[in-house]
Formats: sequence, C-alpha cells, structure tokens
Amino acid sequence: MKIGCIQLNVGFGKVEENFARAEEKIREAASLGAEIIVLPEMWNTGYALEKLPELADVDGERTKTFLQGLTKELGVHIVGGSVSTKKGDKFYNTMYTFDNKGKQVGEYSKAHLFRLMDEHLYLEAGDEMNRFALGDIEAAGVICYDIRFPEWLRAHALDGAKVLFVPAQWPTPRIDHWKTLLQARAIENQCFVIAINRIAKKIENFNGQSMIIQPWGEVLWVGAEDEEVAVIDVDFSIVDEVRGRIPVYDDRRPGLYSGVVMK
Ligand SMILES: NC(=O)CCC(=O)C(=O)O
Repeated sequence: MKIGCIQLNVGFGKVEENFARAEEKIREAASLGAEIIVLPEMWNTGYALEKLPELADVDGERTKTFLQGLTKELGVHIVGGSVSTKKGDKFYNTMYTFDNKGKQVGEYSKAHLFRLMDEHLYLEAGDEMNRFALGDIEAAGVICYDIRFPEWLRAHALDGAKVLFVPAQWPTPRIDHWKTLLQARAIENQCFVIAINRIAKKIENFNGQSMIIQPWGEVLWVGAEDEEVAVIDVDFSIVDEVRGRIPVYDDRRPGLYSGVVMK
C-alpha cells in the first residue's frame, strides 16, 4: 500500500491559502501513486486560536465537501489530518477520514487538549474513539498530544486497529519526544504508526520529521525538515506476524491493571 505523506507548510490563519495548498499537495501525492493520503493537524487555520470565531469550519462542512470531492475524484483514501471546527457554540480540533469511494468513515475531535499551546482556553475536548476501516485495513486516528496517553492508543489497538494515524503540529524543541513516543506506541501496540507533522518556516517552529514506524519498531521513513510530499510503500500484512512473535495481546492481565494502575 502506498502512503502519501503531506508535510504541509500551514499558513497562520490563512484558510484560503491552506485549502489551495492542501489540494495541490493531495493531487501531487495521488499522481505519484499514493493510495492513502495523510495531512497534518489543524491545517486549515494553524493555531490561530483567537481567530476561531471567524475562521473555524462550521460543522466541518467545507472540509467534508473538500475531502469527499477529492477522494471520489482521485480514488484515494484521505486521512484528513485535522481542522479547527465550530459545532454549536464550541470549537474543536477535528479529524475527518474519507475512503476511496468518497464515504466518510471517521470523525474525531482531539481528546487531550494541549495546555502549552493554549488549546484548553479555546477548544473543547472530544470524548469518542476514532476507529475506522480503509477498505480491509483496520485503522484508527488520534491527534498529536494524544500520543502522550498510551492507554488511549491502546484502547484503539484493543478495538482492532492495526494502523494508527497521527496528524500533528509538534514543535521542533520537543522533536525527540515525538520520535521516542511514536516508536514506543508502535512497539507496545505492535501496529504501524503513520504520523504526519507540519512545517512552518516563519514565526512558528515546526520542522516536520514525520514518521512511519513498523510494528516491530523499525523506522521506515522520516520526513524532511521542509515541506514535502513523500509516497512510501508499506506492507500492512506484517502486523499479524509481529503480533505472533511476542504475544503481548494474549499476555495482558487487564484485571490486574484495572484495580491498581488504571484508576
Ligand atoms: N499540537 C500538539 O498537541 C502539540 C503536542 C506537543 O508539542 C507535546 O509536546 O506533547
């Protein structure tokens, strides 16, 4: 399966520019043979949180129309990163996923809000899981800071996900955490992790280094430190073989954890 990874250079509050750029890069990835295309976090507005009342996508309608049109036309699955949305009188950081027939298969709002970037002051947290299938690929999606909560990703893996998609806006100063956490989440859940970070060259400090990690922990690909469209070949069939090698799922003792650790 060919994964189109789009490390988008997201303009701060520049919704029109960002939609145009995302479309250009999605078309480029599809023309290079991508079958699943993945975008980064909050690509419509960036972290222009104070401007959300003017800029957030109301009920995600624009994003859903955009993704549905492109998935249908190009015959590709799109894990649509995330966009800022307005639902009722509240704002969210929402991920939409469409399959290659133009059907919406996922909607998820970031469950853990990142205080260091003021998300808790402007956004509401979601409280639903994000499990979906892309054809016969059992997958799930979480957003950026969510990866610091292993129990949340484990819940998706226990529910059957073999691939975890992680759109992000992860800043350069903590890029070592990003790499280590993603690798740990892949190893402990024995699944693929496909994590796409953004680029920002001016005021903000995001330098890509998106990652695809295999279920045994091997790093299959690391993105450049600049805007990039990369198409990477992955073999999802190895997940079952890795899960057979060390039977972590069979060896779990949930009764033990629920009483002691998982308070
Ligand atoms: N956008 C985010 O959730 C950033 C998370 C982050 O930087 C972290 O260190 O965690």
